[in-house]
Amino acid sequence: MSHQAVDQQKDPYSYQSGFGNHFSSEALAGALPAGQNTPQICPYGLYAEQLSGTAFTVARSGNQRAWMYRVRPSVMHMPFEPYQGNPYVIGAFDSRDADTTCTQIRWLPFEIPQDKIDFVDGLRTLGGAGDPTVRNGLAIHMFAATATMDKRAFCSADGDLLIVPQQGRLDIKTEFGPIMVAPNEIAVIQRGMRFSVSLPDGPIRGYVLEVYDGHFELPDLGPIGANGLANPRDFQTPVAQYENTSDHWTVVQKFQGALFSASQDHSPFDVVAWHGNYAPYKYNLAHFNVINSVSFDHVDPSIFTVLTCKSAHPGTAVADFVIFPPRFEVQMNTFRPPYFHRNCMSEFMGLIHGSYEAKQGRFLPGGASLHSMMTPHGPDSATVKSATTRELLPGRVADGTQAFMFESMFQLRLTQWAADVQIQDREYYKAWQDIPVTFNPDKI
Ligand SMILES: O=C(O)Cc1cc(O)ccc1O
Ligand SMILES: [Fe+2]
Repeated sequence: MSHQAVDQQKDPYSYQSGFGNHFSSEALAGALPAGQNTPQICPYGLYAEQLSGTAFTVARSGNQRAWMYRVRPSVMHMPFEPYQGNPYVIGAFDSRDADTTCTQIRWLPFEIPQDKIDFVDGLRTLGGAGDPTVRNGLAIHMFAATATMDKRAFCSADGDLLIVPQQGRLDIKTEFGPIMVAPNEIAVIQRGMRFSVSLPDGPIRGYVLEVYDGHFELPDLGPIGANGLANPRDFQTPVAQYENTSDHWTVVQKFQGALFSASQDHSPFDVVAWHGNYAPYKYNLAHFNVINSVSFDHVDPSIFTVLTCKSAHPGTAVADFVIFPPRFEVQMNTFRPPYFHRNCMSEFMGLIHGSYEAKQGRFLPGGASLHSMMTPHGPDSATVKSATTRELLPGRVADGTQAFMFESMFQLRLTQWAADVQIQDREYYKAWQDIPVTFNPDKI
């Protein structure tokens, strides 16, 4: 995958297409140095700065970095100080700050605050595993915000962020250019990239998966062949856009799970041109090319993997981002909903809109569920009853719906906030209590 193109478009929301490409973008023609990365003086008097997404020495096929040509190097800021504005962001999930339970958990929709709160202060860590200091594990956060980030930028030094908006668009200014992301789209903003979220539609709510090691990749397709699932050309990376200001900005950086802030007297979004393969992107889930059984039986949900962050164990992901998209279902003589299950992976689920095919009540848009490792789960009683009695005609499933799953090899611990929050549905266990016992030893 190597595509080289210089994009000088001026539309604030134009994008370069492709996954993992070596992109180039300049907001001023000629801002990218020709033939080298660090000339003695860069065009227009810009400063060259490399952002490394992998160790220098990672094999070429996996090496990720970007070169940015900026008005000021990003080091021109006051010292970082602990940031007191949001105590709900957690990074290490040892048993002191975390709550452990293996029961099935469901959260009703996370509340959107009434007061003015921006994306940084509206982040709430729900749970996770591991510790960013050893680059091992992940965190799941919710966000709910009512205010635009006012001259504030955020970035995580702990991992890559996969952002799933559920309500309201996020207008994300990044160092690489702006990304507008709506519900049913996702954005990935990798470790170290600064961004600032504005709210063009009013309040926003959504989910964030942060992986402490590796990067998201498209899953291998195996016997599916060369096409299908999320196709590379549907991923969109922004084009350079800069602001050259000398106003007061604050950069909030997540580091070792804690937040730090530094002030500076210029915009961090002063990158006039950049090139490289370490760049943020967005993807519209409606572009997912759905593949499934056209004969019988329920295919494992890995068939719906959009992106995967691989671990060192082949086939076992740090986290898969999986969706349950609208599609036809045609399988005959089959219990069609998600099957009953105990998994050696953890399953965190959220709902963007509609109603999930395995649950007929109380799993609602903006809510979530967690079925931990080896915790039994599956369709609720109402779904079981209809799936076992209905006539199996070919038909649509999940129209108007988009549920998703973060599936992880890690055992997840919840934060105190997630454990205490009033919206936990303490009656979730009742979802399965009316499943009829239909066993009859005399009738096969
Ligand atoms: O609803 C779930 O918990 C997720 C899920 C979906 C599916 O299609 C098969 C198994 C499974 O656990
Ligand atoms: Fe499952």
